[in-house]
Amino acid sequence: MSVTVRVPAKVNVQLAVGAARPDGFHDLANVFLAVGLYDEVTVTEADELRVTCSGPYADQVPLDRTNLAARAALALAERHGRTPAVHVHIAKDIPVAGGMAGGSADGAGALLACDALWGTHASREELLDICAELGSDVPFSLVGGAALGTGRGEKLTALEVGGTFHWVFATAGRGLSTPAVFREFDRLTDGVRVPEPVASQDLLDALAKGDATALAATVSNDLQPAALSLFPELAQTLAEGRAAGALTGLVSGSGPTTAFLAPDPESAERIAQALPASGTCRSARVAHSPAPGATVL
Ligand SMILES: C[C@](O)(CO)[C@H](O)COP(=O)(O)OP(=O)(O)OC[C@H]1O[C@@H](n2ccc(N)nc2=O)[C@H](O)[C@@H]1O
Ligand SMILES: Nc1ncnc2c1ncn2[C@@H]1O[C@H](COP(=O)(O)OP(=O)(O)OP(=O)(O)O)[C@@H](O)[C@H]1O
Repeated sequence: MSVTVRVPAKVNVQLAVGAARPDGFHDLANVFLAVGLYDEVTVTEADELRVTCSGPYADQVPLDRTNLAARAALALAERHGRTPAVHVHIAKDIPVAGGMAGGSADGAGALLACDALWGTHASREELLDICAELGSDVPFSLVGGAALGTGRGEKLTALEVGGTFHWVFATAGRGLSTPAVFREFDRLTDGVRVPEPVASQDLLDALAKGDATALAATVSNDLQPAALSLFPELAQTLAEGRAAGALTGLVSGSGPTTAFLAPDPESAERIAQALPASGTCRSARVAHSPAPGATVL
């Protein structure tokens, strides 16, 4: 028997970052929006835990027990006193190390899939607890839609979204390591008083209204200067996307994927064609939001 779960990528429309905490993490006001780019995670009973991956980014995905999908299966099995004898296959369509929470999506997907395959019937609360242990972005991958993440991003409050937003995501020629980007944030803010992270009410209102122009005027990412410092060429991609008609462009999370908000679906298609033609990114994809969270197919 097999179970397949579909899980979305995310973009952070606001990422307010506080000072480093004693545990090394940063408190955030993290406004997550799930976007319709998906990985599919299929789990099948097997003799032992095994991970395989297919798709355009498969060669960049670790297949050992560091894979977040494997870690999710192990965590659920351990809590329920069973062996994690399962083959996890990831059909990967979310860019790897791109700031779109692809690994987190696979963690949430494998968790939900194993719960269904094994009939463990874990409560939503238990699933969210395991997600938070796996990583700061993983709880949001489970719930999808739009949410404000506080703490290190794992404490979620669902947000209202009043319309569809049209995005273009430009992938870069190499990845960026999330810890390295946070370290660069610390370096750039050394000696500066970093304010407490707070969600922008104007941004939440723009989301609730489904107003793309208002959202474009309020998006922000405190990790963007750090990502640009480590990857200066991204500034050209951002300029090209805006010149091609985007309402705004920003680095997605810790980057290096750049996200462009388009006024309508037709403009999104045009921007997605113009960006790779400009030679400032590897590829560009259109995706719409909000998207549902992890879903058993
Ligand atoms: C940049 C974002 O993607 C925005 O949503 C997330 O904050 C990162 O979430 P993630 O990849 O799930 O991160 P985790 O696996 O929890 O942490 C990886 C590393 O990122 C840094 N990290 C992450 C989250 C956070 N609030 N503060 C941090 O400083 C820490 O160095 C940590 O060791
Ligand atoms: N299932 C997985 N898919 C992709 N990468 C994984 C997976 N599990 C572990 N990894 C490791 O995690 C690293 C980061 O990958 P991921 O695609 O999640 O980055 P990201 O999108 O930048 O994450 P985030 O936006 O949550 O910070 C990869 O370089 C890889 O070594």
